[in-house]
Amino acid sequence: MQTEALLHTPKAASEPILAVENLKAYYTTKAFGIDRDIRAVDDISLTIAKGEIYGVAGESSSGKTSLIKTIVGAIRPPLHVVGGSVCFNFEGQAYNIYDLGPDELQTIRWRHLSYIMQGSMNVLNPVRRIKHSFFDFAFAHMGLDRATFWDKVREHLRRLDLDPGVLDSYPHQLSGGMRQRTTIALATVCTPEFIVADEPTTALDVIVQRDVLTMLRDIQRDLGSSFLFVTHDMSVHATVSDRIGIVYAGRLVEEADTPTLFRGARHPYTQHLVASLPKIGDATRRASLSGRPPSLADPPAGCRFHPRCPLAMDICSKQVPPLNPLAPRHRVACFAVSGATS
Ligand SMILES: Nc1ncnc2c1ncn2[C@@H]1O[C@H](COP(=O)(O)OP(=O)(O)OP(=O)(O)O)[C@@H](O)[C@H]1O
Repeated sequence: MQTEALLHTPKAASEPILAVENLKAYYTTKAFGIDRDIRAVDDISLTIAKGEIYGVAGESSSGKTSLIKTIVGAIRPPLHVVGGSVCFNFEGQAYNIYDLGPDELQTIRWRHLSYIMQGSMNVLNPVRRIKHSFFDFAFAHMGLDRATFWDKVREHLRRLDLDPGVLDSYPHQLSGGMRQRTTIALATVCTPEFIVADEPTTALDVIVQRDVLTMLRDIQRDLGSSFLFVTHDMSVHATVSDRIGIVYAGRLVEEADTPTLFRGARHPYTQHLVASLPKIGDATRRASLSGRPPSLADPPAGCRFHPRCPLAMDICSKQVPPLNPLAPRHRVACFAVSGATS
């Protein structure tokens, strides 16, 4: 996918629908009788505005999935929240995710918040027609009589350019792309205000990927939903995300509107991610970063990127750089950019 042509104009900031503050979540595991913490989410703060598509990018094992599981409250041992808060604002009412009981969380998940998890197309029951999955998952939450429920389901499918005939199919009769689009239709049939999608296009080829991305943008436009969208693929972010947060080793290192991030990234890690994207007509070899991402069980002190950083200074191995605002809607955690005294 060619990124430059697809960059869109950022939306004006408005009241946040999600505020995450100083969130920390670790996996605590035992090895040889000793507890060890894998610091997958380490002091992350961000906000998402109503109607905004916020992308989270970062390489494999940087903590993207752990971050969104923690945000939607899908937390199972050994993952646990160590500190911080996650607050949604739905229809003028604040919901602090960690103050909600299981029933309240379940109600919020269907009425306001939808989570399209990695590999979610497998939620469709392989031995039942698709309509049964819609009925089992959505009927109880929509408060409609059966005839109105099926009218709404068919209307939603048509809105998303899916033939309602898909309801009579079994999952194995659909292509991977159709299964994924059907799953997204299922996840959004209750018209949630906030949708979390984890790598929804990763297993798909480029053409099908484009259909799914178009569908996600259509949902955002038609329903006005906000999105938290996770993928390691920067070209997908260029197509979909209004704003992007870059995660490195469990921490947010840079955040900016999509055009700013692609044209004016300031953190050396983001600059590397952007520079490594292929460009049509440019056959020069991309320089790779030296070293490997750190173990989150024993990350380096200070800035976690410093052992690989071309700009590393003495302070970088001693202090954690704060995520400082450089400009409105642009924050960077780097002493080389913001100055060592920040
Ligand atoms: N159940 C688990 N138990 C222990 N450690 C885990 C568990 N799940 C994930 N981790 C660790 O947490 C860290 C962050 O993983 P996470 O899956 O959140 O990263 P990611 O950026 O989403 O990766 P990917 O893009 O490969 O999905 C990694 O070090 C991973 O090994």
